[in-house]
Amino acid sequence: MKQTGQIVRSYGRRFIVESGEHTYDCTSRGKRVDYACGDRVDITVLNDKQAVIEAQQPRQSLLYRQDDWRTKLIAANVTRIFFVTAAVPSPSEELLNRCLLAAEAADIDPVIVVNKSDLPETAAWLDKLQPYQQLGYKLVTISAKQGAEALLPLLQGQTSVLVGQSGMGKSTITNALLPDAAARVGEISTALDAGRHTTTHAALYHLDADSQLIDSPGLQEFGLSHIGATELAGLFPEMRDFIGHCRFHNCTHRQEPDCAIKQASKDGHVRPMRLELLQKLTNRALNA
Ligand SMILES: Nc1nc2c(ncn2[C@@H]2O[C@H](COP(=O)(O)OP(=O)(O)OP(=O)(O)O)[C@@H](O)[C@H]2O)c(=O)[nH]1
Ligand SMILES: [Zn+2]
Repeated sequence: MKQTGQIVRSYGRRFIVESGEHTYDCTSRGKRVDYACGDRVDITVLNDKQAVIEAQQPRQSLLYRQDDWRTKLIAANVTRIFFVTAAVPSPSEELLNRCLLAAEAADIDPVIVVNKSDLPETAAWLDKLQPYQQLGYKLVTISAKQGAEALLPLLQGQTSVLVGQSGMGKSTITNALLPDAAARVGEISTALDAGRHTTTHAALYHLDADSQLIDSPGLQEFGLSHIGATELAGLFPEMRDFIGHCRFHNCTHRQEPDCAIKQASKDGHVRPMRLELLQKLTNRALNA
């Protein structure tokens, strides 16, 4: 029997697909693995519990990361990315930047969530994040241990994904928003990870009839090899006004003279660390 459904868990090769009132444990036709949590798929139902994924329906969006060796799909069809960060354990500002660039490239609205506001270290981290608010990025401060209601207005009507380094509180946020569903995550991950308390797979939950939330495994790095050198500068909002004003139309904003982006940085419109990140990424993209 052919049906359509949505992938609500992705274990790499095995997928859980929700279709109407049913959930099926699925493998894919031809061992295809390039499906992501959130994908809408056509399935053939084998029995009460099992089905085979035949094909994927067109995606509204795809968030992924890519390094020299592999591509990692994070989530499909999301409309909002929540980058979860906290002052403890040591947050990476570069990872935040890379995630914002990936969000811009995928045309998905990003939100920075500063969790663990109860910790005294948070104030200094918030100061460091102020420039991102000045760039226009939404920032919400919460203490997930006490609750995550402050996120609700931003989650409403969206398909959202939580991403971030391990230990920043993604699962705690999911628990706070969905106490019932979270108990289930615990069960599954205990069985698969022999009791480790870390998220190993993406999981989609229903917040209400039109809001969905995807929790994803912690990230250490965020490869952006899929973004071309010429596309990069346009993903930095503060650089957009200067694009097209360099002396060379194919300027890489590194060694070239009369570079409008480097000049903008000298004039204080672009922070040095953002220019350095652009140069580092462009360098990689050109040598790939
Ligand atoms: N002080 C404080 N600790 C928190 C808060 N939220 C989460 N934590 C703690 O931070 C640790 C990590 O939280 P998790 O929710 O497991 O983090 P995660 O981002 O899901 O981590 P991974 O599953 O490894 O990706 C746990 O010990 C939580 O109790 C908070 O608001 N305040
Ligand atoms: Zn330039």
